[in-house]
Amino acid sequence: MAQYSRVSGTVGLITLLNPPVNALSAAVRQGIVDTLDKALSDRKVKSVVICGHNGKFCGGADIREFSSPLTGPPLIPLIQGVESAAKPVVAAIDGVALGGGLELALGCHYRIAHSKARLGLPEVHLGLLPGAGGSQRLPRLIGVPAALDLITTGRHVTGAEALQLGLVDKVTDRNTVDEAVKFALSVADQPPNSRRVSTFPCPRHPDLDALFEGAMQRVRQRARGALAPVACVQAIRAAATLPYAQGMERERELMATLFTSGQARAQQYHFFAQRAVGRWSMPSGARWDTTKPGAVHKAMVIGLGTMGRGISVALVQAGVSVVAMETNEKQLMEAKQAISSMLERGAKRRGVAPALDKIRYSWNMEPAADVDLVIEAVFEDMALKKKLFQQLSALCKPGTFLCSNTSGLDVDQLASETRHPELVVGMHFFAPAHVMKLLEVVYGSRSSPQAVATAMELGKRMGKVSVAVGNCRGFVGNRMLKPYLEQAFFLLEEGTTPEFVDQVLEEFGFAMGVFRMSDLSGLDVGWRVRKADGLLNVSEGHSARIRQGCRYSPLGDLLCEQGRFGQKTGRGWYQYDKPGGRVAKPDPWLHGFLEKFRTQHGLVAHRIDHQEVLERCLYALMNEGFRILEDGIAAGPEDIDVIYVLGYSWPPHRGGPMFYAGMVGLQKVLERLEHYHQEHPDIPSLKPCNLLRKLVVNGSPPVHKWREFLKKPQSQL
Ligand SMILES: CCCCCCCC(=O)CC(=O)SCCNC(=O)CCNC(=O)[C@H](O)C(C)(C)COP(=O)(O)OP(=O)(O)OC[C@H]1O[C@@H](n2cnc3c(N)ncnc32)[C@H](O)[C@@H]1OP(=O)(O)O
Ligand SMILES: NC(=O)C1=CN([C@@H]2O[C@H](COP(=O)(O)OP(=O)(O)OC[C@H]3O[C@@H](n4cnc5c(N)ncnc54)[C@H](O)[C@@H]3O)[C@@H](O)[C@H]2O)C=CC1
Repeated sequence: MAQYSRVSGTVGLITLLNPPVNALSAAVRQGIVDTLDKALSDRKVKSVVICGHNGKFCGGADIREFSSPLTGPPLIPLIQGVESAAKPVVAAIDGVALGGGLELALGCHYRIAHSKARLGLPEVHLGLLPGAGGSQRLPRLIGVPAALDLITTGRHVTGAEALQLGLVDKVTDRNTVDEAVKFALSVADQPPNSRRVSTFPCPRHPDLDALFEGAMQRVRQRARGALAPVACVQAIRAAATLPYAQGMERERELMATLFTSGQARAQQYHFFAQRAVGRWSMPSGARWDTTKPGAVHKAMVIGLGTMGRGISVALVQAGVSVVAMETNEKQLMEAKQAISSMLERGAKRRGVAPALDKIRYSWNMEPAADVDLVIEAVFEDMALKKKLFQQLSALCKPGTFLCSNTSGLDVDQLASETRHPELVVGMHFFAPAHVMKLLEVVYGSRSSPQAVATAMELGKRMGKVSVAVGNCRGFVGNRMLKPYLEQAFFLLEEGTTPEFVDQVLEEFGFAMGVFRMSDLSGLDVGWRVRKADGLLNVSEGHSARIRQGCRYSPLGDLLCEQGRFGQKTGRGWYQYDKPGGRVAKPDPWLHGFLEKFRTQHGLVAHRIDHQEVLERCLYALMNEGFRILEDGIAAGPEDIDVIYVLGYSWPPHRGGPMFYAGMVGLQKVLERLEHYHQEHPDIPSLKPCNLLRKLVVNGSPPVHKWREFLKKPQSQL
């Protein structure tokens, strides 16, 4: 709804009221229509201010209403009504003005923003475009290049940046509504005719064709296969080339296509899934809303390699004092330099001073005695990590939380080395740790709810989406990755090439196919893990393609034996112009090697098509996801989907692997898995899991109902 009052004698004040973000629900839209009517018909009122309750202007359309038929006044004529009002209307922008909220502000004749307010048109992240005139008004107000940037990236700008862009008329550090009321008094006598953005000509640009061609190329590269960014560019092009009314018609057509697309549904599901994972629970019944996190003022990071550096930066940027520790002298010096420059770059981007005084460096473990939380990021070596946890347990003050950044080792084994296993949890970051938004918080069988709450909260402070998961080999993300990678290797053995597999996966929407990704992260990483798992030993008299009783592909190991570790050595599944080179080129050597391998093992290459690559890689991954749900390692499909979109570049417009399984149809996924498992009975990961069967038997319920079919989450250990 919206509240109305008259302030300062002649200003009609409309306050949007729909906590927590004053989203434009049917009731709010009706409230705006009614209160505007009141203000315009009140002869004492000379000008109008629109603001939001509780310091938040408006978070946009109410996304929850998108799945039901429209009720209440539609937004486009509502904004048109504001713009055509005969009295000046001022938007007082506090907190957020996003999506439909900013479109409403664009319909006002003046915009006053707090310098720290966040403004943006993030519809592209929901699979939509700014469909209430935003794609037509914004370019007219701030020019085509800036509008392309804001609308296709969906990024938020601060009030201060909005002023520079010409998006707002004035910025204040004081009470925004008071300032807006003063402003409204000052413009009360000025007719708003010349302030209607829809009547502005779109600023000219010397080479529109090149501008739009470049924009189209960028959005296609950034989000392969996503419809919304392309439609955003097309809508802005309409603003730049057509009269307003025709541009609005084009915006409407494009929006109608997007609105009913599966992609929009997937991205809106992803939006709510990101929020749902914050409401975590543990097998014991402990929950997010009944557990108080411990305070973390000071933390220690141990091991300053790739991960430790990023984690230190993320902590400092979250306002935590950090002691960064490393035993290797050269590494410590390099880390110090790298961390300082990351902090400086980050501070420059955010327009603040770098908090270099928040971090100090150490050779030894002694500072551990005085911190609230430790995160270790030393080599992935169980013996080394165990020793470290023993030392920490002896050194730290009572109550210090001990966290491991292990990518898959048993958190309970680490906890059992300490005197207080309840204080131990996994905090699994993703590289680069100061950039990637995902954090898996791994609870072991003895982790206390407070330890989990502390890690979850700390993740949030660092700007991450934290997902609580149970303890098993590889947790959620890496556990699902294993069958996916395995299928890709098997497909090579059976007749295809790395280029073809990658092409199929990239067309699906992954930023990188599985082989380019392996080359980037280094083939030796998986090799070391397989070695530690005893997978490199071939049993006497057995085929090299069977290990531990299952089908195994030794292809990755054979490449590593040749020193082909990927990009860093200039050779891997592809060839690069030099070690560290970035451009992957098909390698004739590798094709010859694959042929030799097949001959040696009596394999006859057959034609593998697009469908087989996609189904075998993705369905094997999804099948493992169902197993994870069945085992209670993830609480629900949303947890898995958030992990895959934010940590493994699963295309957001496909929702995540579990959502995608629902889109494809569970019956179909089951049938195809059965088919491939019949063809390859020696690959256990292709055997459809019981939960998938159970869901199909129960009529393939939609993804939000799957939890009803899950056992209460249980620790496996
Ligand atoms: C042919 C049809 C034509 C139709 C034309 C209409 C076109 C449009 O008008 C298009 C649109 O506006 S689409 C919506 C655009 N707005 C957004 O994307 C903003 C989404 N919200 C945010 O970014 C953050 O919540 C925000 C930055 C605002 C706040 O972040 P916080 O971290 O402070 O809080 P959250 O935990 O994210 O949110 C708090 C609770 O509010 C819920 N919520 C947020 N924005 C919402 C929104 N726009 N609609 C509905 N619910 C929303 C959010 O889910 C959370 O609720 P709980 O999960 O229950 O706690
Ligand atoms: N690299 C990645 O993408 C990811 C790695 N991880 C995990 O993070 C951990 C670290 O991985 P990276 O940073 O990639 O390794 P890294 O090899 O880049 O760095 C490890 C660092 O630990 C230091 N170190 C070893 N023993 C130490 C000790 N006793 N005390 C202090 N420092 C010690 C080493 O000198 C080295 O600088 C591993 O457990 C890994 O599995 C987790 C997520 C992603």
